[in-house]
Amino acid sequence: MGDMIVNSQYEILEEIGRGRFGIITRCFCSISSKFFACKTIAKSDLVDETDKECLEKEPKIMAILPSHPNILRLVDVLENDDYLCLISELCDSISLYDQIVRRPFSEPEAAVVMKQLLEALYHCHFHGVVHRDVKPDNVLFDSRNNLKLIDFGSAEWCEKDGFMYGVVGTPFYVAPEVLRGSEYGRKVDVWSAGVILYTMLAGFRPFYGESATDVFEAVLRGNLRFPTRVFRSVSSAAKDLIKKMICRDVSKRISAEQALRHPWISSGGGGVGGGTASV
Ligand SMILES: Nc1ncnc2c1ncn2[C@@H]1O[C@H](COP(=O)(O)OP(=O)(O)OP(=O)(O)O)[C@@H](O)[C@H]1O
Repeated sequence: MGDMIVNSQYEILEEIGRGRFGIITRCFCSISSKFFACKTIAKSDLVDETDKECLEKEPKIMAILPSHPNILRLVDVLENDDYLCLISELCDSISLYDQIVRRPFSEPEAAVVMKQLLEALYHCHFHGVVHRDVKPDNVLFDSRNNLKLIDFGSAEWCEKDGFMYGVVGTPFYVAPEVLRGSEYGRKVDVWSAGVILYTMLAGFRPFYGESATDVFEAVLRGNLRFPTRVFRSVSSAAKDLIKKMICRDVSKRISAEQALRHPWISSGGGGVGGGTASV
């Protein structure tokens, strides 16, 4: 496994996760005396061309994208004929996915998360990177509770106002323009972040269905509802931001930068109840 290639600088410790491409372990760096995460990928497992491409792209994008406190930092890449090891910052707090499963968030709690996620997305978009798979499973936290966006395996370069093609993403969080097979741009990440915001506050997702096809149909209909039972106690400012992020019309959907300036975010998810906020 990883210890076959991780040099004496890194001591491989226990397993902390499993991905499509490999096992994630905690590791200890003797030079810095710090703990990191190590993703070990057996090259023999990569038979599929798309998988290979996906895997090669992630470290490339991470290397070119300037570092940001809310984006998982790749610290080292080690490789031999058989294995590839990606050493990154360690996120040993409970993931956003597990937090949502536990209980819905209060508005101030959700705002703390959403602000950091939007900061990460604004940084990516500013530097011409679209993540394309923003979902709670890809949002982790370090021991100081700083949010870290992970998994740039589906990310793509996109010029300002440029467009891209290709169906990628995860059914519940994917933007309708991706499913329609039309050209799309950086605002696909804002849609996905909006779905995360809705899910954090409600405890369930805005678009769902029995099968992937049912979910896709629900996303394409894009009929956003705020059931009174749950949303009665949610401020109109929060709902306003959700509506502006989960907006089917891409030209009317706000950007990550505009979302960061939304009153619900700037007030920390409180104190702006009532009225319709504008950006
Ligand atoms: N830096 C990290 N610190 C702590 N845990 C991590 C870290 N990176 C990944 N993990 C854990 O390992 C799991 C899989 O990681 P990751 O999503 O990067 O793998 P992947 O091979 O891209 O798989 P997939 O495409 O299925 O998401 C994560 O859901 C998380 O629980």
